[in-house]
Amino acid sequence: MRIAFVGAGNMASSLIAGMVAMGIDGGRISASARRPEQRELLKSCYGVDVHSSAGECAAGADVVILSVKPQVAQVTCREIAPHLSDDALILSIMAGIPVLNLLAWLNSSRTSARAIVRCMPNTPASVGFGMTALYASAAVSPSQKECAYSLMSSVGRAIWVGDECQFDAVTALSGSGPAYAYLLMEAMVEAGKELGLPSQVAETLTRQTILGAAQLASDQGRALQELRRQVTSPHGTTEAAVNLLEAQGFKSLVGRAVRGAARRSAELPLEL
Ligand SMILES: NC(=O)C1=CN([C@@H]2O[C@H](COP(=O)(O)OP(=O)(O)OC[C@H]3O[C@@H](n4cnc5c(N)ncnc54)[C@H](OP(=O)(O)O)[C@@H]3O)[C@@H](O)[C@H]2O)C=CC1
Ligand SMILES: O=C(O)[C@@H]1CCC=N1
Repeated sequence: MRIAFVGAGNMASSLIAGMVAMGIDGGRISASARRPEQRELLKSCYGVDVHSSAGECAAGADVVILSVKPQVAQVTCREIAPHLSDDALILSIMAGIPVLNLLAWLNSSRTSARAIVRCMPNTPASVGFGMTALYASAAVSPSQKECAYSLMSSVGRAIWVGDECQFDAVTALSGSGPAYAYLLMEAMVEAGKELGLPSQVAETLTRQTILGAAQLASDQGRALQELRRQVTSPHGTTEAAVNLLEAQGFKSLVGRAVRGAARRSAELPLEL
């Protein structure tokens, strides 16, 4: 199976890194990027076949992963359409771009609809801890669904969502989510330093704490509130911090931020 990444920046590189680490041969992957230094990096790190032309990259591939910015989705789809194999499976990781648009741009002169799966991965895929949501369009066969699922499962967890409308929420939660965690970690490191800890110590304490908390939380049998309660001794230190966070509207602030991301995802196709 040949896999082509059309656009190979941050997210595509994370997927390539994860796939190669999980045993997919870099020689079966092609990738297009405009910057020569990015192409050189992908070639030297992962042994992938690199191209400056999106059309050449996609030509003859069994799976084509659309991973350019949403703003250049249309021009890129129109560019690759004449080069695609008849039975190519298209995975789009682009935020906000609905299947209907992709079908129109990719269909070229075809009479039957292309098989398109929308995917929303995230960057921890690079270390095998990605989270990808998938949505299959009507033309996707059961074996193509299996192919999309196993590819994305190779770099972490994957789940199907039954309704494409949920993709804005998915993008806001798990697509953008790693950035929220890093922002929290940055704030914790800064607070640790302000309390007098050496920078290295504050970084190590924060990174390992979030890793440990995430590892515990990965067991869905354990309610998040219960995990929090186990840390929070009555009248203790955690309670002092959590009370302050709640009084200052932490949850509602996070809620507003996530809704803002979902709104932005919904706006993206209106700007094409
Ligand atoms: N970053 C993330 O965490 C996630 C991103 N996504 C989605 O993935 C997609 C890519 O995002 P991200 O990787 O962050 O973006 P990047 O800017 O890092 O990567 C975009 C890639 O597309 C290439 N490209 C840009 N413009 C063109 C063009 N006109 N023609 C051909 N290639 C072009 C770039 O080449 P060059 O850099 O050489 O100019 C680069 O390889 C987006 O649609 C985003 O919504 C989805 C989930 C998570
Ligand atoms: O910020 C973005 O638009 C992309 C989509 C999800 C994560 N990064």
